[in-house]
Amino acid sequence: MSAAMDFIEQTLITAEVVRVLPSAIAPFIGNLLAKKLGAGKIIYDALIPIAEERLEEKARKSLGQTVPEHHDCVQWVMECSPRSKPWSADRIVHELMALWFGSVHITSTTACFALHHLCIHSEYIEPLRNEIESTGWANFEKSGGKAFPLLDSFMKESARMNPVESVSSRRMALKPFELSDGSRIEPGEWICTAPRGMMADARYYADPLKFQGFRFVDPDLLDKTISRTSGDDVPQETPSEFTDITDWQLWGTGRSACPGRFYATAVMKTLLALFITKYDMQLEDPKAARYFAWRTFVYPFASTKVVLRPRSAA
Ligand code: HEM
Repeated sequence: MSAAMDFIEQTLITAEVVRVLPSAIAPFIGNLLAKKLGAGKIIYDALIPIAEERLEEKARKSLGQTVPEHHDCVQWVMECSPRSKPWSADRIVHELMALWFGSVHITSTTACFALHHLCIHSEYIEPLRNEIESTGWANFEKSGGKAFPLLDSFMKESARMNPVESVSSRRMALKPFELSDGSRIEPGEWICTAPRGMMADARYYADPLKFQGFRFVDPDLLDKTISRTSGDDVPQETPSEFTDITDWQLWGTGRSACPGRFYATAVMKTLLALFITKYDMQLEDPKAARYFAWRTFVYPFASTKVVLRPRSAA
């Protein structure tokens, strides 16, 4: 497990080094660095026998033999490989590692910012606790992670104020392409969107620099659920959910938009709801800088401490 955690940070460091190197030496240095840092190799060595065993089972199944059934991500990745040219064990493991990296770093950092916002805007804790405790975990599970609309909105507002990535929807034109405003993109040119700027734009969000945790909640539900004491006086005209892709760029665009967003949302809700219901929390030093920007990333400092006190001890 520690290799799995280290792999995330090591991949980020390696990627950032490789990005600033000339392309002639980048692959060489990248491989050297990855070998030296080592976490990737530990994961690879642990997963490769499993992937090889699964391929063997697949071959035996095609001969009519009975093989064990697996319901896990190794099997899922294997079954997603193209039928005409199935992936080797090596490719399956690399896909798994890419998925692990892509799913962990941004989900954990997005959840971390939401935790900071819970400490800074503690007036939201009570209505969120009421929502979670009156809904209950069984109903949350039954809803497939969709329940807790107040928490959903709080997470969305947190990610709007502190998106981990400043740009999104990176695309390279394969043929000449014209945007709706007439701008032309030539083959080989890259474009992207700018969520961080868009999320702070008054054309899209009323009073955009103000944190309003319940900004995205249906106003009718808000009226019924809590009295408006938290200062959420300018909700969006159209309520929306954290997983929506039509009103913001957090998850990217169109067919390539993040397929993991429903899972990420359910994980974040579970994690935050546990913190909210089990602890009283505060930032150890509310005035200290909480995050830093590096190129397009905005990351929380690992050194920012959140003090948690079990609720029963309060
Ligand atoms: C808060 C958490 C997350 C955020 C903000 C996020 C955001 C994104 C963004 C912006 C993209 C690029 C979309 C585009 O180019 O249009 C993407 C792609 C992707 N994400 Fe996520 N993601 C998150 C969590 C996850 C999780 C948990 C998983 C898997 C369990 C996942 C799997 C993927 C995959 C496989 C792609 C590539 C899709 C493709 O190229 O077709 N993501 N994500």
